Amino acid sequence: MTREKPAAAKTTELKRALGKSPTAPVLSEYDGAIRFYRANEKPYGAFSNLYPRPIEFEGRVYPTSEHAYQAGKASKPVVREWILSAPTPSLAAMAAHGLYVWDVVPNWAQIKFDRMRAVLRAKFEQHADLKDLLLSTGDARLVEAGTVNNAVNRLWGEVDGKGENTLGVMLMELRSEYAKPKVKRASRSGSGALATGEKMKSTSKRSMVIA
Ligand SMILES: Nc1nc(O)c(N)c(N[C@@H]2O[C@H](COP(=O)(O)O)[C@@H](O)[C@H]2O)n1
Repeated sequence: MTREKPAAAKTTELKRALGKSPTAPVLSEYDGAIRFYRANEKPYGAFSNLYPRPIEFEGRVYPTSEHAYQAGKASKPVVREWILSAPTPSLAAMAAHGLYVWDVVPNWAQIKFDRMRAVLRAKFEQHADLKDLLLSTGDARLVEAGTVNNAVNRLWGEVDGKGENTLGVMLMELRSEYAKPKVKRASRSGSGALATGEKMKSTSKRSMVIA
């Protein structure tokens, strides 16, 4: 009996046959997912936190979203500056991974997810082209497809189809939010007020308008 190969294995096989790197971003013809990892891969490498775009976050400008995220890990300013002095985002991450527990802010394991969400929001709100790229992916599954099988890659992404893909999920959540039409509440006394004699059609006291 021949077994059907998992989609990730088929994609890797196809890329090898085409002479592409196994991490090359593709819109997989097998499962429709968009996989990214290396920041220099076009176009979806821009979804990596290592992609070089300055982010203003909590009153400071960082060269990448990885720097903005990792800066939150250090409990002491001097250690934070040491992390941020790394010449590349991957070295900043490596420096942060090497911290002693007493140099890490309390509850980092819990608070880091909210920080990542906030950093990603800043990245896509401050760069319209990146927001457009995110929206252009429609409802495709976004996956940070790690190359090395380790706990970090399986938490933030997937390796060979296995992992929590936390970064991919956060990006998809942000994309859904941006894709939704903005709903504003009509003010009671503002421009949404009814003209004299006009009848309110809706039974609801507060009507909604689509921006
Ligand atoms: N492109 C790329 N290269 C790596 O080596 C990576 N580890 C990642 N993933 C990102 O690394 C960050 C790890 O966060 P923690 O320090 O483990 O909390 C995170 O931003 C991943 O998205 N990407």
